Amino acid sequence: MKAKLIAVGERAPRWVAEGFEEYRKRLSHWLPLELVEVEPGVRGKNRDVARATADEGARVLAALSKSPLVVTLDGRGRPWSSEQLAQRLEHWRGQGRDLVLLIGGPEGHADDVLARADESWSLGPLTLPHMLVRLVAAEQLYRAAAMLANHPYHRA
Ligand SMILES: C[S@@+](CC[C@H](N)C(=O)[O-])C[C@H]1O[C@@H](n2cnc3c(N)ncnc32)[C@H](O)[C@@H]1O
Repeated sequence: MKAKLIAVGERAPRWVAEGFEEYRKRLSHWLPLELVEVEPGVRGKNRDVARATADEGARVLAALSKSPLVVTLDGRGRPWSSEQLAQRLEHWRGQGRDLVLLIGGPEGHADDVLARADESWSLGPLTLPHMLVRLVAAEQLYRAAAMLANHPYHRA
């Protein structure tokens, strides 16, 4: 199984890019993870925020490979523990489909994206900045993959 993280938001600061790259590399022999950044919708004076979110959603859906398993990152999703995430990862691997994780824009995910999602993953009830979300998600995927490989990275 391959995984893709599609994130609304471009030009990650260096500390995010380096941190993400660190976990992407560590994950690579267990779960190849590709990052795809999607241009945010235009906001500002005389701009409709709903329209901007819908534009983001259209770009996200256009970036999906064929028939992947789609998981949104969303504060209203399921707050899996790291052990539960490892179980989900094992389950997703058994589906024989590629995995796509989605990070939304400033107002969250577009309705069309929510309608396409198979599952929704919450990192907890706090609203996190989207750049931090990609970093934490990559670390937690690495932790989950390490658990499944009986690697000693995770100590409960
Ligand atoms: C700044 S947040 C958007 C907040 C927006 N008001 C909402 O209700 O979703 C940008 C993106 O970061 C992700 N995100 C933020 N906090 C999260 C959390 N606690 N768990 C999972 N994803 C989160 C989501 O993908 C969200 O669409």
